Amino acid sequence: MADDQPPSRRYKSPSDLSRSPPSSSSSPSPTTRHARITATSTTHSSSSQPQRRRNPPYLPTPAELALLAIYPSLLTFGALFSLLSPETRNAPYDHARQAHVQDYALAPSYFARKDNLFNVVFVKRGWAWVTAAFWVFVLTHPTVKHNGRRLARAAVRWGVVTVWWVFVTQWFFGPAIIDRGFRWSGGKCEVVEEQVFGQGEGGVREVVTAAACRASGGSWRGGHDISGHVFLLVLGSFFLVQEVGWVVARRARRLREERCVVMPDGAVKGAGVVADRGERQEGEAVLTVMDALGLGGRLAAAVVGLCGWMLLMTAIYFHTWFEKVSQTRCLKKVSPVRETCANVTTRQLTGLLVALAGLYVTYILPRWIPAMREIVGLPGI
Ligand SMILES: CCCCC/C=C\C/C=C\C/C=C\C/C=C\CCCC(=O)SCCNC(=O)CCNC(=O)[C@H](O)C(C)(C)COP(=O)(O)O
Ligand SMILES: Nc1ncnc2c1ncn2[C@@H]1O[C@H](COP(=O)(O)O)[C@@H](OP(=O)(O)O)[C@H]1O
Repeated sequence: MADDQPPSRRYKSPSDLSRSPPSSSSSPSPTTRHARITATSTTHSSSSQPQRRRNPPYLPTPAELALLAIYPSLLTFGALFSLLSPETRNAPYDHARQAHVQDYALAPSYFARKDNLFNVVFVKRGWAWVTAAFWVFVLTHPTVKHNGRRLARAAVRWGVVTVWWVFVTQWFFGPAIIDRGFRWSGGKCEVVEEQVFGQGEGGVREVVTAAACRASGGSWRGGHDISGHVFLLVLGSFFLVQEVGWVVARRARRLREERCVVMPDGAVKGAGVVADRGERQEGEAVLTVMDALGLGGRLAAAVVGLCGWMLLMTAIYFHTWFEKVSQTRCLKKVSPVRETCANVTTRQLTGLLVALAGLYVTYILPRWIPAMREIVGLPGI
């Protein structure tokens, strides 16, 4: 992996290279030869070197972008599938439950049911699964477990994404951001509203969370409801991809691109330069990807795979762009369905964007803010 090479083979900045003494022999030293192969700067040390651009530190690398593109692709594919599949299109839809009719005989698929085992055991406990996979990985992987600094920084990153998950889905100095967003955008708990906002009788609290609304037998209607499923599945899976991916890619020497970081003096360098000498792994045998994953990495890969599958199921069967009964009315903009239609088109998108915001803060900001990098570090470094 180019961004964290052992010292003798690591990436060299243009200034490093230009400072290198000329080789005394006609054939270049291994170091020089390697530097020529891996240098990825906009400027360079020698006119014979290929000129490759650095990845901007404030943007994901091309490999990260390719992985991130899988999420909108899954959501789009799911929406199109739900529109084109005759079974799904013709299955009756229950607006109150924001799902297909849950009857075994009528639901278009086992995965269209909210009580499917994967939803109940995996997604509804999603953060516990992501957390477990992460800790098994960092506490068993030789690259991380023996390195206190790496372990501590990985724990801090887990803390940052966990706080974001808590804020968005559980609690944000009161109701979670999803619930607050719903109310800010004009949503309310219908049916119970008469009881809870009542006729000035007092004694009944205003319903401010979706869970409380459900518990009161009401239905959460009107505002914009960010998809908690999309949020959790994207945040959790990309968190694991970051934490496991960079470590494994480095151990298996698989990636040929670098994360770039902004140094305190403003210089932009390959991320390998911020690894302490003692942390670089000289002389390590290169492993296959399976060996480099280890038990923890395989568990994490399974969790990521399940997240992808459940994201697809959410896109196909739940609050899709074309919620069944209202489909034609959506297109014709028949009131009062029009409002619902606007909501269903954006719920998944906002779930995705809110997850990406947390991931950007955890993984990209530290690349260009050195003080933050000191605290949260970079996975695999
Ligand atoms: C050893 C060193 C540690 C250093 C740590 C550093 C900092 C930590 C700082 C803060 C941590 C903050 C809080 C910790 C809280 C929890 C810890 C996490 C443990 C768990 O994961 S237990 C929770 C299990 N529950 C879930 O996973 C629920 C997941 N479900 C949901 O979020 C929702 O149901 C939904 C979003 C999927 C869908 O919502 P609905 O549609 O059902 O409304
Ligand atoms: N892949 C999936 N499998 C089963 N149920 C799903 C699902 N995706 C979303 N749902 C259900 O759709 C509703 C809205 O989800 P969200 O807002 O999190 O995106 C939730 O219903 P309940 O709240 O009745 O459990 C949730 O359980």
